[in-house]
Amino acid sequence: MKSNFKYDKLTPMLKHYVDVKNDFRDSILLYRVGDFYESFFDDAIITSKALSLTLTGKDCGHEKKAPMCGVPHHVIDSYAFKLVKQGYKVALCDQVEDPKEAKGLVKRAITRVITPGTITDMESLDNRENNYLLSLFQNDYGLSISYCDISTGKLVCLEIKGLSSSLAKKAIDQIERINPSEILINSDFSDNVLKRYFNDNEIFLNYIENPKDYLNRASMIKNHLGETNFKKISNMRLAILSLANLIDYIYKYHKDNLSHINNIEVLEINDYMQLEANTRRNLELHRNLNNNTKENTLLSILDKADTVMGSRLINEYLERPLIDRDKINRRLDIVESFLEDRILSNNISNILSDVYDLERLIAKISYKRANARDFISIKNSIANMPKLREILEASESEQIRNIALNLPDVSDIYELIDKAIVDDPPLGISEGGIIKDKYNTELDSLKIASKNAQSDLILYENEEKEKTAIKNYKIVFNKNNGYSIEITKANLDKVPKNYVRKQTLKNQERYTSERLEEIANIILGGKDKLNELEYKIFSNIREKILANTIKLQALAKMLAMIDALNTFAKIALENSYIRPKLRDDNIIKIKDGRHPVIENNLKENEFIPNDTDIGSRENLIQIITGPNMAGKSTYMRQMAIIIILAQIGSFVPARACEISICDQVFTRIGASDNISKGESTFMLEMNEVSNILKNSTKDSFVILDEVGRGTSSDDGLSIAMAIVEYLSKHKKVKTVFATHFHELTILEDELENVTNLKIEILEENNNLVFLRKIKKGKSDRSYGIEVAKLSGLPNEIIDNAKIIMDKLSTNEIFEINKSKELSSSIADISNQKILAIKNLASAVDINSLTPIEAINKLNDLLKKIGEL
Ligand SMILES: Nc1ncnc2c1ncn2[C@@H]1O[C@H](COP(=O)(O)OP(=O)(O)OP(=O)(O)O)[C@@H](O)[C@H]1O
Repeated sequence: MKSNFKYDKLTPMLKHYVDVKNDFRDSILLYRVGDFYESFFDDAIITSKALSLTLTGKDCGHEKKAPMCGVPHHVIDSYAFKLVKQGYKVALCDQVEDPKEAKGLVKRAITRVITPGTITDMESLDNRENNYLLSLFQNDYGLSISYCDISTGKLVCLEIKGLSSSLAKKAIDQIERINPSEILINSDFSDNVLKRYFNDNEIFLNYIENPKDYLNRASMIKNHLGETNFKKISNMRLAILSLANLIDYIYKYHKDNLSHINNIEVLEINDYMQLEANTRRNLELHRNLNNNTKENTLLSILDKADTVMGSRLINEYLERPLIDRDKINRRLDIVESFLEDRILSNNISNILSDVYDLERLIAKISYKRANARDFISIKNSIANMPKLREILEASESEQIRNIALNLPDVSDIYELIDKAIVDDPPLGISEGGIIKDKYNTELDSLKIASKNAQSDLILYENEEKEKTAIKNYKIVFNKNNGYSIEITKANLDKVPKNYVRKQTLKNQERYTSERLEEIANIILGGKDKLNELEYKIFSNIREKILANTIKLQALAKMLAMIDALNTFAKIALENSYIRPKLRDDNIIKIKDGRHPVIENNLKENEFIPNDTDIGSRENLIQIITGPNMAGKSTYMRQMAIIIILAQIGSFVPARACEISICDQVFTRIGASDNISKGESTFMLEMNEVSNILKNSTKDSFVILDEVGRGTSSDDGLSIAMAIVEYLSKHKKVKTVFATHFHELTILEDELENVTNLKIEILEENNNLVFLRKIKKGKSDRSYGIEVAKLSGLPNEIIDNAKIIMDKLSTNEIFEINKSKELSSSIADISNQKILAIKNLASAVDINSLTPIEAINKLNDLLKKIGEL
């Protein structure tokens, strides 16, 4: 399209547009013109389609107009977000000098490039989740990840060590935890596993040219984040490289002030429970397996925080369960104190529900996109801090009182905003109406002068009305023409000579006079001055608030912590959770444990609780048998979830619970195909099991659900047995193994640490009743056919299946019919059915039947014959 327009013939502005676009070819360029961001040429066509906006044209020096599409500047963030959601990068080219002072074309430059990871618009982002931009650096020496949520300022760095063969997998686990919206990766990375992962998952990727100059990279980090921050990572060479790419990308594309990004958190991944990506998915911690949303996940149970900051922290807790006993107990102590003091907990809840998203508000102030309403939100959020401090100080718990001691004092910020900003300011920041009276004397005198001029105007209007004797004489204001005297055509003969005509309208004429000009100049000039001064004062207040960034961020962090732990207390109360005790002998004992999500979907008392006792020498590996649908998977998942809940510092759904801290939880559940990755269901299953066997330790907890079912029964059973033997003899890791291979239960007698468990059912009048109770012992069979019957499979299939099963159990089907096709076996079965009908018919005693009974019997027989 652009090639149809010769560059030399373009107007200067469009030449500049094309020049800028050449530097940002991969982005949609939106170019500030007056109150609009405009796109031209091909970008205009894309923008108009993507945003359903009208495509117009602009004179461009050619006969034909250049395609043009515009977006009002005040809604640019939401439109840019829509484009980014559709996979585009958006470059904003702003006016970087005051148009009034510009000589020739107003100077413009790219101020922001918006991508999924750099969105900062509060309205567009999900406020209960972080929005991370992640940078991954990989070379022959290892791998590091740095990630940042620009909208809150959170910045984290980590290095992944270990065997090079396992690095990529560990990186993927971290990526899945962090759940970034965009990834930066050095363009010369060579890991095939990562390459495949990026290909298979729709990730917004940016390849970053690998800069060779290491020292330069390090000093760039120092420049942006300071010496103290740099010291935290000075001996982490790989982390420096991923962080440098991240910082470079952020600052290159965000010309704003980013003073809210001021702290590097160095994360040691081994300080947290290891939870692999597939385990997180299987346990449905953040997303469900059904439609990948938050619905029916553990997070949905926990995410009841009063503030969005609390929500994000709960998310983070769930991403990284703790393994440090003291840290876990510290969280649990606070939860317990809140739970014991209901008045305190309710008061905290009430206060916090009036707190806005301080983290994102501070960020917004830092990149200068906050308005006066945001200041009021900050003021209202901190208005209740003295009350919060007071109630925390009054607590009986020393830990809670310590929280009060550590709450930063932000009363000066409250006072500043309260003194300076009106309670209900406008959205805009350049049209005045923001600053309170008595805050600034210069502003006050300007306001008085402007008010006086307004009175002069009214006075002048009244005097002139009287003098001219024009009844409907009036002075009007209009944005383009300023103040004018409006006189209807019928009164034109009464217009004084000193009036100068300004404009002719259909029924009236507009005039001005020397005196009116004088007054108007004071009003309008005063208004401009007023607005300018208000803006200056507003900017000054913004700087003062910014100077308190660290204090406000510390407050936000503490409020998030109080909120998260108070939420745990509220959930514990509502759902009858109890405090888990921590022990260190590898044993886990749970009395009446429940699955928090499934229980939540059932009516009260419908969920059947079950006990757990695992980890002792004779009770390390548990083989669970029981019918389909009995509740085996639920039971195993509930154990893992209770462990995770305990280690994030939450109370747990049980009547009593003692946990030995687990370093890792592994799950091998379900048979999700992975054909696109070149792996069959069985291959995937074996890969996962082999990973568990390699990486689990005696402190881990392992769930294996029906391992071995992906191949023939003989192969599957043999593999399952060998796995249990290996776990029992070599790994000695707490394992629960649910299976339909009942032969596995013989291992209880052969291996000292294996125990059998079963889930009981009742068979009543040919129907199954699920009791959902776990007991010691083994189940005799799987009742698959009975469960299939419950699913509504046609009776014919169910009956046939029963007959086939009888034959299978005696091996008849193979022995009698070795030479026959399966279809003739089925024919055999039909013959048996005919025999059954014959038997039924011959059992009828005609003499004892009433006519009605005879008809019914005949009906039954005909029905059975019809089923043949
Ligand atoms: N303890 C329980 N109390 C009440 N309902 C339960 C309980 N456990 C399981 N259920 C219900 O039974 C359903 C089936 O449970 P689950 O998937 O755990 O069975 P399963 O034994 O693993 O079956 P399969 O062998 O077919 O995989 C669950 O979705 C849940 O609705």
